[in-house]
Amino acid sequence: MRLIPLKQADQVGLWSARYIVDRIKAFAPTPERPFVLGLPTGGTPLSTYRRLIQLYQQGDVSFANVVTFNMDEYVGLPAEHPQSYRRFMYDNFFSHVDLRDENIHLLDGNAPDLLAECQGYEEKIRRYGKIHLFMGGVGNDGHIAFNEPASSLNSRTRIKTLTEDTRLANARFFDGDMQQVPKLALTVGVGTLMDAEEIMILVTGHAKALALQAAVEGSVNHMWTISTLQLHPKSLIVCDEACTMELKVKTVRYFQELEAENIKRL
Ligand SMILES: N[C@@H]1[C@@H](O)[C@H](O)[C@@H](COP(=O)(O)O)O[C@@H]1O
Repeated sequence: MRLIPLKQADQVGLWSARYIVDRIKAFAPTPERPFVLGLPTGGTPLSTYRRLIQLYQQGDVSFANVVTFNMDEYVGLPAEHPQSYRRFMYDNFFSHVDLRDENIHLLDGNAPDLLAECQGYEEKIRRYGKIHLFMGGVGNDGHIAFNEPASSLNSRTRIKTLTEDTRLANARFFDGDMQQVPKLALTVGVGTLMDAEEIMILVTGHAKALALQAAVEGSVNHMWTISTLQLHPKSLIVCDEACTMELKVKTVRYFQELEAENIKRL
């Protein structure tokens, strides 16, 4: 695991956006061989999306040969609802770059057969071979996508019941009213995420301090599904200072020193 400890949340946005752009450019995608990018919603990735749009506008990157898969979606929220993850993605990213509509994949939380929707999503990912880079965030309780505590670490795309903690945390997007937050969601599984060639998780703010500690210093544990990253051959966490508060000083120093060495080698 690589941990990139930065000072401010906005630096996390810039660092992760540059990382994605570098990956896409190094891959040199074509229509026959697209770059497959996994994407999250939430407050944390907003600055990454803003930076990606800027880099696109400056001509640094094109998304024409990029295929996207979003990690999750609420069940039963109309697609055009301002808080549906589909709407979030179009408003904050897709509508501002040259991604092709047919290359965008989102789970449909209103599908008549939700089970078939989840199985079909896995099948679509398989048809592309794999996801090259999956970006994600983390919930305060350490959930990754919507894989709430005690999710199977081998889970695939499926329906999940959201915990009260998660609905409370997400109530801020629903006028502070937890009752408006759906109780169910469709989410890629921990296993689906682990199949990606590379995983990059963004963590910012004090509320995520315990989740970051579980991810970096804890043992692999289904109560903190983020900790599965430790089993991934290429996982990366980009974080700000506020969320490192529960880490040991020597852990943070260790990763800072490693990154200083990485920079020297560039
Ligand atoms: N399903 C999403 C997760 O993918 C996201 O990581 C988490 C944290 O969101 P935020 O970045 O707003 O803290 O929220 C939701 O639960």
